[in-house]
Amino acid sequence: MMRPVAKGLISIIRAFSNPNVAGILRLQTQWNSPSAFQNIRPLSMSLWPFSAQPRDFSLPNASWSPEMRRVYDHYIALCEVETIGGEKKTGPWRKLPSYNRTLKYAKGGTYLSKMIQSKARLFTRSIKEHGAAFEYVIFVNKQEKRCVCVFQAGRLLEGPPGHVHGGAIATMIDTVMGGLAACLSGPIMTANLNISYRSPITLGSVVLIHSALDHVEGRKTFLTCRVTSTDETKLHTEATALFVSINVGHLFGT
Ligand SMILES: CCCCCCCCCCCCCC(=O)SCCNC(=O)CCNC(=O)[C@H](O)C(C)(C)COP(=O)(O)OP(=O)(O)OC[C@H]1O[C@@H](n2cnc3c(N)ncnc32)[C@H](O)[C@@H]1OP(=O)(O)O
Repeated sequence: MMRPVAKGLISIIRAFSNPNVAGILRLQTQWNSPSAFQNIRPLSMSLWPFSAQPRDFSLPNASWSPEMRRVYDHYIALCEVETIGGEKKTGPWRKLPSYNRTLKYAKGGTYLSKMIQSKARLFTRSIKEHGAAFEYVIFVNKQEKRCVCVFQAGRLLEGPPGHVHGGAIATMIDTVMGGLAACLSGPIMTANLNISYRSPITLGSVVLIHSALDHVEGRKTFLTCRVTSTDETKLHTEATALFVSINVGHLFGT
C-alpha cells in the first residue's frame, strides 16, 4: 500500500509531465497581484512537509547603507496612511515581496519550487552574501501605474573599475519593469528592451529605478524607465520596454 505523501508526489510529477497541466494553469492564473496567485493550488499541499512561507529578500539587512535605509523608510511610510480619526489604512504604495524564484508568487509555489528545477534561483537573488550583489526593494503604486526600486549595487557587480556593469544595470531595469508589467498585466515576458546609459553608477551607491506604464495595446504592455540618483538630480540610465502577455503554458512549451 503506497503512503499518502508518496502518492501525492507521484500525482504532482505526473501532472507536470502532462501537457494539459499548462492549460490548467492558464485557466487558473490571473497575475494581477500576488494574491491573484491564490487560485493556483498544487495537489496534496496539506501532505507536503515544507514551510509555505517563502523568505522575502527585500527586507532591510546589515549591508544596507544609511541612504538605502532612509529611502526605504520613506517609501514604507507611504504604504500606510493615517486617517483623520487616527486609524491606519493602506496607502497608495505597496512594497513588493521579493523571492528567490518567481514561482513563489503563486500560492503553493514554495512547494512547486522544490519540485521544478529545485536548484534554480532568480538571477538577482542568487548570491547569498548580503550586500555583495543586488540589494533592492520595489515599491508599486498601482493607482498611478508606476513603481520605484531602491537599488544598492554591491562589489560583485563591477564593470568599469569602481562602477556598475551595464549588464547588471540592464538586469535590474528588466526586473523592475517586468515586476511592474506583471502587477499591471499579469503573466508577461520581456519582448523588447532599449537602454541608453547616460552616466556611470558608482559601485556601492544607491540609486532609484523609476518605471511607469506608457500604454497597453492588446497583449502588449509598453513601459518607460529612468535610473537616477536618490535626490533625482542625476540621470544615470533611461529605458523603454515592451512586455507581451503570455499564457503560463508558454513557459511549459505548450
Ligand atoms: C505580482 C507579481 C510580481 C512579480 C515580480 C517578478 C519579478 C521578476 C521579474 C523578472 C522579469 C524578467 C522578465 C524576463 O527577463 S523574460 C526573459 C526574456 N524574454 C524572453 O525570453 C522572451 C522570448 N520571446 C518570447 O517568448 C516570445 O517572442 C514572446 C512571448 C515575447 C512573444 O511571443 P508570442 O508568440 O506570445 O506573441 P507574438 O509573437 O504573436 O507577438 C505578440 C505581439 O507582440 C509583438 N512583438 C513580439 N516580440 C516583439 C519584439 N521583440 N519587438 C516588438 N514587438 C514584438 C508582435 O509583433 C505582436 O504584435 P501585434 O502583431 O499583435 O501587434
